Amino acid sequence: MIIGVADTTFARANMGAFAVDELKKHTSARIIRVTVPGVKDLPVAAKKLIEEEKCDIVMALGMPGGKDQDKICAHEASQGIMMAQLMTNKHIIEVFVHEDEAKDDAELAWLLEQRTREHAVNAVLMLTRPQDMTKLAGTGQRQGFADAGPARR
Ligand SMILES: Cc1nc2c(=O)[nH]c(=O)nc-2n(C[C@H](O)[C@H](O)[C@H](O)CO)c1C
Repeated sequence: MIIGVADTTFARANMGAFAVDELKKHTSARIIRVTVPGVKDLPVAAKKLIEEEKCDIVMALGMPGGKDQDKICAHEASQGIMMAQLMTNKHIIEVFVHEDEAKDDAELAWLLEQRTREHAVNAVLMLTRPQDMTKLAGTGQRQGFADAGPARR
């Protein structure tokens, strides 16, 4: 089993390092990491990890900035990532932390790490224990900020 990790230099924290560190806690799978400039470079990076490096699943890690043009970039990158998933028939877990989700730098740093680590666990579960993901169905999981929890009547 091989897990791909693609991250960016645009992000304001080392998301790839968090992902690799967390993945290693949960799996002995081989990990291949690549870094690209920004989110729009992630789709082809992920596709190459799948097609050329034979990764079974990929984490695509990025931080869209807070400006309008950043949000457009993020939307385009997202569409590319979805297309790459459909072209390869493999999951690419998109881990985007929008810079303006956080109220300040400290919260941004925390969120970039926390969401990455929680999605790393998701990637391992999806690949190795999909039945454990099913146990979490409908539980209002969130990555980073607190879980929403199930809706109550
Ligand atoms: C405007 C812009 N915004 C972002 C962003 O918010 N987050 C990010 O990771 N990258 C951004 N980029 C860079 C592009 O994703 C890409 O790296 C360049 O267009 C080179 O292909 C650009 C150009």
